[in-house]
Amino acid sequence: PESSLYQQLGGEDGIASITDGLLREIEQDQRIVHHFADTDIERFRKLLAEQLCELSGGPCRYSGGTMQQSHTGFNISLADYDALVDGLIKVMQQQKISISAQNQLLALLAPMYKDISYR
Ligand code: HEM
Repeated sequence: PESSLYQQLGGEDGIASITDGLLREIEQDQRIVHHFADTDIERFRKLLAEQLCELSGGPCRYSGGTMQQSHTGFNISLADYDALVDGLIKVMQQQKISISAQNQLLALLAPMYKDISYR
């Protein structure tokens, strides 16, 4: 049988690596790093990993705030979103995630844009 998206992303370890890689990308991205100036990065890392795990069908439950609540006050634009997705794709490429799995994850994230943007 076809393996779940969670498995295709490398399970718990794979998702931890994707999350850490994305945090490194954000850190180096002058387009968006300013949004995270006051963020508790350890908390963000934990919650993002939980969310990616649950979203991809893994055995986790996301314990953070709603996407609307969590992004209020940041006035996030489509360009900001695209910048973050650029970083995510780069990291998934580096970790040899299949294109099909990359696209499945991006398709699950895309509908969240309306909740995070311009809050
Ligand atoms: C689909 C894309 C995104 C997902 C799945 C996502 C997910 C998350 C999660 C799980 C949290 C933690 C929530 C909590 O603290 O309870 C968070 C916080 C945050 N996100 Fe996003 N996010 C996305 C896009 C973005 C974008 C594009 C930006 C800006 C470039 C952004 C900026 C932030 C910031 C600054 C915080 C921390 C807020 C704080 O310090 O309290 N996010 N996000």
